Amino acid sequence: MSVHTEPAVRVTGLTRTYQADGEPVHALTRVDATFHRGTFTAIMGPSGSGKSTLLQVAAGLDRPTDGSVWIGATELSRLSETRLTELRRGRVGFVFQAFNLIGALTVEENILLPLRLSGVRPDPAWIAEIVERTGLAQRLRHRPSALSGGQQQRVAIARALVSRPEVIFCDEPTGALDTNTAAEVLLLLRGIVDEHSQTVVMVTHDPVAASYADRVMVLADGRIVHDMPQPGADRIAEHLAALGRSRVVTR
Ligand SMILES: Nc1ncnc2c1ncn2[C@@H]1O[C@H](COP(=O)(O)OP(=O)(O)OP(=O)(O)O)[C@@H](O)[C@H]1O
Repeated sequence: MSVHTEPAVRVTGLTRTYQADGEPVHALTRVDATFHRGTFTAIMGPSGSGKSTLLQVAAGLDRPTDGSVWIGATELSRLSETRLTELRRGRVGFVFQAFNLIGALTVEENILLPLRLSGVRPDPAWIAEIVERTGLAQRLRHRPSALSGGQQQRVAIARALVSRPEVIFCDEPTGALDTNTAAEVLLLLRGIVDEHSQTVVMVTHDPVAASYADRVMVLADGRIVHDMPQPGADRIAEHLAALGRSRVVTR
């Protein structure tokens, strides 16, 4: 398989079982999924369906009970903790609902942090492009606390982009934002997919947010139950409502 055509992320037979009070909790059961380069996927599903677990395991933040995760050509289970940490710093980006910026650092220092931790010299042209794209040029010397929620999330996206990762995982990136600010952040994610061929995998509860993606994957009880190309917000909402009804009936 050529380097250029292999998926950004692939998971096969992915199973994650937690133990809670001595009882197994099956958060993911034999999930197979492929995320191609330059695509934007939304992961949806009811609370507790395994969305965050899928993101955490696919990103190498947590190890699966069974199954495999590839980032590009690298299979994560073969990596030592040190190599896994290196992979998370350089080849994977993260954006969280709560921004997770470092308050004591300036915007610029936050953006450059992954490179500093990896000992990689910043490429000034790429940094300028990220700053321009995220609209943060006038904010670089400010602390995150001086920024609005939308601006803070744009800093988090800039930080995720800085190492040119193979994939950016976003967990509810618009969950703490108002509708207009959320739309700006989603357009930014859409733009980095379309113009920089970034790969984005985003967990969201919001059908409107999911409608910015190329594909919507719906989880229920740790399994993929729908995988839809560009379904549109109405159709996504219908599927989620039908899933809610069937879960009520079967319980
Ligand atoms: N550390 C843990 N220990 C035990 N059980 C866990 C742990 N983390 C998650 N779970 C369980 O695994 C299942 C999937 O959780 P997960 O957080 O992945 O769901 P989710 O779809 O992201 O939910 P939400 O939309 O509420 O964030 C749930 O039943 C949850 O209670």
